Amino acid sequence: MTTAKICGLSTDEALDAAIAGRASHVGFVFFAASPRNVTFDRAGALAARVPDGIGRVGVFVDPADDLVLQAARDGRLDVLQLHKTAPARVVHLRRLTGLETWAAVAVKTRADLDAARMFVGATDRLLYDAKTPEGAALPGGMGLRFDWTLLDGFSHPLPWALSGGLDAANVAEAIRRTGASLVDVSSGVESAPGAKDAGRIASFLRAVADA
Ligand SMILES: O=C(O)c1ccccc1N[C@@H]1O[C@H](COP(=O)(O)O)[C@@H](O)[C@H]1O
Repeated sequence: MTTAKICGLSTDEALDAAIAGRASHVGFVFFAASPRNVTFDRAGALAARVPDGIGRVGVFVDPADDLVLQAARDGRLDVLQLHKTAPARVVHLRRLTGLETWAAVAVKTRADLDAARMFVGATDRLLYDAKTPEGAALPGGMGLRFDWTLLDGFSHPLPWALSGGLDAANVAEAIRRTGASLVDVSSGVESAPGAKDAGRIASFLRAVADA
């Protein structure tokens, strides 16, 4: 069975849709340049609505220790999702917080997958995400997908999840094609950047459950 993370939540309505649709994880973004960025207070209010059994994931881009510590405390995080973060920093943040870590691997070509091996011993899970263009404001959350056939025959060195450009229309094919046991979506369940749509969240989670 494949489980799903709904990322970039900032409203009670969207969070409740993710919970009602049985998401395994919900994600809160702590990155100022993102339209999904949440304050510590907002993260705390959202975290208080999340029932036991659903993982709270904080999304960061090569973050400072202070940011991670306060987000982890106020957002009651279970997992740190780390983009553009070197393996040694991932190890450090895992030790600092005692939390599970997911290291993002930005993929455009098969050679990009080599980076996955650098995280062995450093992280608990890899998150394969589409590489965003050079100079883009965000390293993720842009609705871009990578060529899933790049994962064909790849020997995954760690547990992993798939993200990048997923939506209700393509997620069943993504799961069938890659064998992902965990999928992650942000833009694909929005009506505009940062504006989550409860109906799209419900459709996405139904598509994952039916896959
Ligand atoms: O969503 C963001 O704004 C974001 C900001 C900084 C780093 C990662 C971000 N999102 C992550 O990107 C992937 C894919 O998103 P999408 O479905 O293609 O929009 C996902 O893991 C988000 O957690």
